[in-house]
Amino acid sequence: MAGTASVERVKDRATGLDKFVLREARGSSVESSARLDRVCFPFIRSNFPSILVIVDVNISFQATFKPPKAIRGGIQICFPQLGSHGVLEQHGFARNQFWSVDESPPPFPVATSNCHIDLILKSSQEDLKIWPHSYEFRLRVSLSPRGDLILTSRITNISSDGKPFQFTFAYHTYFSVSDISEVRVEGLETLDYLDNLQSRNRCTEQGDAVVFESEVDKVYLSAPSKIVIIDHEKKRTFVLRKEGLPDVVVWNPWGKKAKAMPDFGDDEYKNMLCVGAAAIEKPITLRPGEEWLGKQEISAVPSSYSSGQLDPEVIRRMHTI
Ligand SMILES: O=P(O)(O)OC[C@H]1O[C@@H](O)[C@H](O)[C@@H](O)[C@@H]1O
Repeated sequence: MAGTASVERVKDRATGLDKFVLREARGSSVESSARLDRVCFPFIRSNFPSILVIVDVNISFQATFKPPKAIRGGIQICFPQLGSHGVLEQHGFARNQFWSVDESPPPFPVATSNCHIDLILKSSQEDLKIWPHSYEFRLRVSLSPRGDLILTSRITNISSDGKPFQFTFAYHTYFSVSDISEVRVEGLETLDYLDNLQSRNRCTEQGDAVVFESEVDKVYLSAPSKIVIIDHEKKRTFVLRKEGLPDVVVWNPWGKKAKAMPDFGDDEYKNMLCVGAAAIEKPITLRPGEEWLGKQEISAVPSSYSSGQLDPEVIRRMHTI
């Protein structure tokens, strides 16, 4: 049963800036919003009578919305550098920029939902001083009729100097969870990872899932295209699908680091988990005129989990998403 999709431009109360509310109607509605200030952070509210799940991303109660600090939460677009390994500021400058609406994006190479907003970021004179490469970064935020949130980034090298450039990238996604100690991430087990808490040492994950009992700051390498984040307490599973992004970042600051972060509550680490598709180990190289595409799709499905077995209904939903 298809409904009517709409995209509305409204004022965001927190910043006074424009944001876009994407609505997909199917019986009742699913909403997602995308903002223009420094970081695009979309979230979905769903009130499908039969589904009752929400893809919501966590935004700290103490987040600051004033530049130049990145907003603590949401889905941060980390470009052209992830982390502090490089000459740029932590996680690059894109998450601290104001985006514009892209009125006439070039045709999309892949089919997307008709409920979407296109944003664009171009190199500014300030950026060129610290990263001397001309680029166009197009971001499409789409909402599917079933409530999946799809972010598609297209980055083009528009330099006229004939030189290629390299970048690393991540959708640094702050998922909202009910209790971090009860969360289980599947899809990363047995993979190699770089441990940022141990000078980026390369290690191998052990166990049949990733669980959390202390600070975690890892980059999983060559991860599968689908990862699931199972929130036992809320009986909700996030399904993250990715394309063009081989790696996955996983981060939770835990108590001690949370206390040291001025824009994060002391206990907020209990209700969030960053998991995001990324390209880190092998930076992307773009020659002039070339375009790169990286996509992350998140869905929420109801879940129950017992004796190591996912509910058959969840498995069925995951296969049809
Ligand atoms: O505080 P920021 O810049 O948003 O970064 C949050 C975390 O992001 C992670 O990806 C980094 O590996 C951590 O080291 C960092 O603390």
